[in-house]
Amino acid sequence: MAVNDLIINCILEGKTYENGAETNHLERMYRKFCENAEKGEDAKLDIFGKSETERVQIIKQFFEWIPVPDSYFSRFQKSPEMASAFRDYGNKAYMEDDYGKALRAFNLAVGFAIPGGPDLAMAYVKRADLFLTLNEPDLAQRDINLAAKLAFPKKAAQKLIDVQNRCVTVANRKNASVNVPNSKKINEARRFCNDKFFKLKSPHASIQNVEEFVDIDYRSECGRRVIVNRDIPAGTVMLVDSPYAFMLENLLKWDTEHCHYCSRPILGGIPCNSCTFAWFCSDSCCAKACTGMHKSEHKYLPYLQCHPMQCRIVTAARILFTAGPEELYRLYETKDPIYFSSKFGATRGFNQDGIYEVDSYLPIFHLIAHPPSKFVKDLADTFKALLMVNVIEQTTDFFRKPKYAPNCNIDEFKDFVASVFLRHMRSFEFNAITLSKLQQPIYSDPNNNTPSLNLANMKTLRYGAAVYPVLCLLNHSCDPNAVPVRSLKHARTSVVALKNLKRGDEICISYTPLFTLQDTSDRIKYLLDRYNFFCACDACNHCWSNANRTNACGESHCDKCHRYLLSGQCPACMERDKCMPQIVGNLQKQATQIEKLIEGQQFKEAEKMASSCLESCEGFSSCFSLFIDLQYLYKRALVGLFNQ
Ligand SMILES: C[S@@+](CC[C@H](N)C(=O)[O-])C[C@H]1O[C@@H](n2cnc3c(N)ncnc32)[C@H](O)[C@@H]1O
Repeated sequence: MAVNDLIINCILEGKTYENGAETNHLERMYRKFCENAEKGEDAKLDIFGKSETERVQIIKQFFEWIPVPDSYFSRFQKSPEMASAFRDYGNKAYMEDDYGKALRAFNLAVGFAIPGGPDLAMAYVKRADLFLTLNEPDLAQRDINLAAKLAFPKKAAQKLIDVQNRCVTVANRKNASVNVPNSKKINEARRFCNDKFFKLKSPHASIQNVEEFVDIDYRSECGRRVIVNRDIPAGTVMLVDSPYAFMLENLLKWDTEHCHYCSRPILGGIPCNSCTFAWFCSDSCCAKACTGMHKSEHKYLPYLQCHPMQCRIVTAARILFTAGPEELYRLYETKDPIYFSSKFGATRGFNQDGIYEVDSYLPIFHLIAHPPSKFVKDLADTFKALLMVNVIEQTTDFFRKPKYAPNCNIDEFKDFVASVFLRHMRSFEFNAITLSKLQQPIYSDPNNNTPSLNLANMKTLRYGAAVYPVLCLLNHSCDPNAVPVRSLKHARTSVVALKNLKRGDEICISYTPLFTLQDTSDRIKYLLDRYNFFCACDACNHCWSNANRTNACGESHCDKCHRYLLSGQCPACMERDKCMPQIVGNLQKQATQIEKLIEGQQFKEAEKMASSCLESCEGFSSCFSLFIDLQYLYKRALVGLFNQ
């Protein structure tokens, strides 16, 4: 296969370039590493249980850096040939009515075209044409404007005029069919979301991004935890957090569907001017990324594409670039006690003025990172940390004789950065929060002008992961009392109470599907393997599982003694459960109404009704099936509300 075909195949199909194509640079380095380790007579690769710095020192003796071949960097750079090849692919897919594939190919044609050149203008016009077929005149108009601003070939000017005329027709048709009262309702719902879910009402004096009724404390069994310092009703927003760093899962496979800066889903994005990997929803996101965290990624991403690098490695690199070499150097040189001394306890992440500052690096440095449990993984991670530091050195100016440290010993500083890198790779495993969205419609039928967006029933799709300064402090419970909900409009996540909380209660979310869906032993095993803790929440202590869920007849567990009740009355706590059948009947009726509201896309009304039902469930046994159903309805209402 010709090299260009191979590259196009790898980009379109998401395969790695190395599939049998040529010697893998990473493999060469691994081989060399093993040879060196064998040669060393006293080669003791005893890194298990050592600190990150010690591990880097031990491995370094056997690690030999082989400079990155130039060809790695040129493969995925902008090129008119690639842009035109993608345009041809797009045309072919368009003719075959495969609009999803056509859009991807035209996006890539835009991404690979040389900035300012005619290939870029032509790719934009092709994409505009496709958007018109998909009944998206606003996106088409944006592409037409971009093409007109660029060097669109004069001899093809008529084409641009034709597309523009079609755009006006489609836009008029679409405007005529817009349902005005409906859009008014949606705007109202958006304002409601803004005010209720994405603004703090009374911000905490020393912990940013949380309400004043939230505190951080520490317990030896579970580390730091977040608690409420007063009674809180179900439905209350307790914190609103933004990611410090995030990574798109398919970043190295040319994810053109999400903004690389704010992570929002996009249809007609604009590409980075310097590399082919990053895409943005707007000029402002592009500018912010290219002068900030993405500034140095242009160079090293092509290198990483050639190797099967995981999301957590690229995220660790992004955290380092977000913190910046100056901050890391200050840390390395002064061994700042705020970072290194408060290793345990509730003060981790707080600065010397006692403030938990969410934009600073400190909370992220202090995210929990359990010691490795498998030797081979530990070895591979340390190797990759050393490798990444060398890639960064060779491709960016991160380690270039820094202004802030004229006498810097670069080799030692590099080792320190490798150890911090290792720390973030591990902490990502225990702290990363999934980024997901409702599944987009697949463009297969252009005549179906309004794709049936039934928000109530759409599935979610995971597309990335992020680390958050405050959200990452929430511990797990299999019977959670709170749920994180994300708004793609704000790129922020709120945590909302699912139950009435009492003063001193810990805010817990679920790291795994609700306990009702899995058996206790499976949940415990998963949490131990995946997050390194033995779950001791109520649901695990009392072995709650799907098998002993109550049924619709109102059978339940007693709140006090957790005894299984067939009659709805506990022999030991008779008084307490007396009116259970009436309460159950009433709530059941309301649950049916909420379901109908959600199906009718009346999410605001559904949210109100569901939160008041959750509030009136005070004192219910947590494994009462109706309560779980109401929680589920409440979450569906929130998802619908935020996606309108
Ligand atoms: C996202 S962090 C939560 C914050 C963490 N407690 C800290 O101090 O930074 C996840 C880690 O917290 C601990 N953890 C979370 N939920 C727990 C639970 N129910 N029981 C014990 N440890 C828990 C585990 O060590 C887990 O790997």
